[in-house]
Amino acid sequence: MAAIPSHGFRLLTTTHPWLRNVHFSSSLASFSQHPQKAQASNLSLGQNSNKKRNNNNDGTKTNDNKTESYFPKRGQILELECESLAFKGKGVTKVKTISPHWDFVDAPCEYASCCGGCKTQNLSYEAQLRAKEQQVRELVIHVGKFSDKSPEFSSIMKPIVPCDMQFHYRNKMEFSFGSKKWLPKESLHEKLDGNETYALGLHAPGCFDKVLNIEKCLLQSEPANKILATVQESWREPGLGLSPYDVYSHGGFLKHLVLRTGRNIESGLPEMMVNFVTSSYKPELLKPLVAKIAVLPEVVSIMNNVNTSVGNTSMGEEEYTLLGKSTITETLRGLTFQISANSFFQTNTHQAEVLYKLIEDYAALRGDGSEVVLDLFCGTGTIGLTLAKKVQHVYGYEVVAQAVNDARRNAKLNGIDNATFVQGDLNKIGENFGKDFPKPDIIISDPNRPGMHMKLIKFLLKLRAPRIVYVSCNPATCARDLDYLCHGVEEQNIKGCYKLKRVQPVDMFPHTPHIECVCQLELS
Ligand SMILES: C[S@@+](CC[C@H](N)C(=O)[O-])C[C@H]1O[C@@H](n2cnc3c(N)ncnc32)[C@H](O)[C@@H]1O
Repeated sequence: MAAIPSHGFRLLTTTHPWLRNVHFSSSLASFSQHPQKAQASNLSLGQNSNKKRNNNNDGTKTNDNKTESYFPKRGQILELECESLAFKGKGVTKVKTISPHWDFVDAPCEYASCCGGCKTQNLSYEAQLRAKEQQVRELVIHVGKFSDKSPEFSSIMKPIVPCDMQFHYRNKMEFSFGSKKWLPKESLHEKLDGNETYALGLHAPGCFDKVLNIEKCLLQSEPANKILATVQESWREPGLGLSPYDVYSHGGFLKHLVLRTGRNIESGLPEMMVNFVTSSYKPELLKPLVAKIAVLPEVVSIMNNVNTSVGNTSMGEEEYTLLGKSTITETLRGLTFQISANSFFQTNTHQAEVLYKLIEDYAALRGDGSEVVLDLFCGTGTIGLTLAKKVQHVYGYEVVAQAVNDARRNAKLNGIDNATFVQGDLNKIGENFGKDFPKPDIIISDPNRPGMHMKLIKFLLKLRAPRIVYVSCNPATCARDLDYLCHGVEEQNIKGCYKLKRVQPVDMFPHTPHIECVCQLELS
């Protein structure tokens, strides 16, 4: 639920977490005491909805005081007046917020109510942090199967680390071009012709085929917003002959606009990479746009990824440099990194400093150059390289070839010669995996959202490295993997051999539901 206009009308959903008082406009709706009755009829009980709220069907009583909270419960049956029918025959009823939830704040972004990007901009930042911390705790208990009754539980669960930069923190944004502009309900009657239906922005939630047109995004840097505005000003000009890719006909040229913000190492000022993802290679079509963007002083790289598949990915099968360099630079923990268009790099550089410091603390290196680190899912090698100066050797594994090349180049760039990066799919490891590196003292594992494959879990349980630092962007799969590593895999008769020492949530992505966690495990 993105933005709730504090005094407006909106569709009723029974899972709304932060409506404090809902008032059903008098002729519209009320709550039934009798579930069967409510099921049998969709019609209104009539007036005085507040009074009817006295008898909730879960047996609880509420009074007539208009400031009384009301939270519909999952599975609760409500009797409401159906005002009209929406798509797929869903009934529409309206509720009005009398007083907003105490955690409600006005969302600063004009698109917050309909954009799929920031889902919680109208929840105070403190409340966002509380919710994230609570979510991690619940998952560790229920999915990870760690008892909150155990004496050490409270020392394992650490309070979330807030992000002190809550806007303009993203160094990478991926916008989509679309042939069907998403329109708010009140504008659906508007007749749009020709390229007026074109949009460049973010997908509206649940709409793979509709794009919400966006002129400015508060999560990305100011130079990135300047580039977005420049592209928006011109890409629809009929004379340019540019068309957005259509997800139904698979016609059209422009698929995505990916903007990455780095930093010039000498000046410390932002430097930008602009990446046009297109369905075919026609550089002459992009020329006018390239010329307009090139005059912006921060732009140091304009790339073209060509993706001929029908999928929605921004990674091209071919990549061309249209202007300047093919990488941008960024600094992290005192090292310099070169990042190419398709390489993973932490999207919040500012908070990545905090995250990496925590990872180093949890790795608890002796610092005498004797230890071996295995950096799984290493991306451009950032974590391993920031640890390299304290250890004997770092071995990094990563599936994206370009990221592995970046990692090797980054090692050289920083004068690090005790790091080896190998391209490989960690979901497909065979019997020979582990033969090319000595037994590690510390394993860093930083998988993407699906977490670790069972093959890798089994490998780690057999390898029995003294310490694992598990970095995760998905607390659900993280909790599952912690359970496997500590308690074993019952169905496969495999025993766990780790003890969970610490779970530290870190807010890398304010205003979004995403949560990062750093967990420390030690061989038990
Ligand atoms: C969350 S990122 C972490 C990157 C890096 N540790 C960092 O902090 O910048 C996950 C990385 O895992 C890589 N990856 C995803 N699936 C993989 C697989 N099956 N095998 C190896 N690497 C994979 C992705 O390409 C990505 O670089």
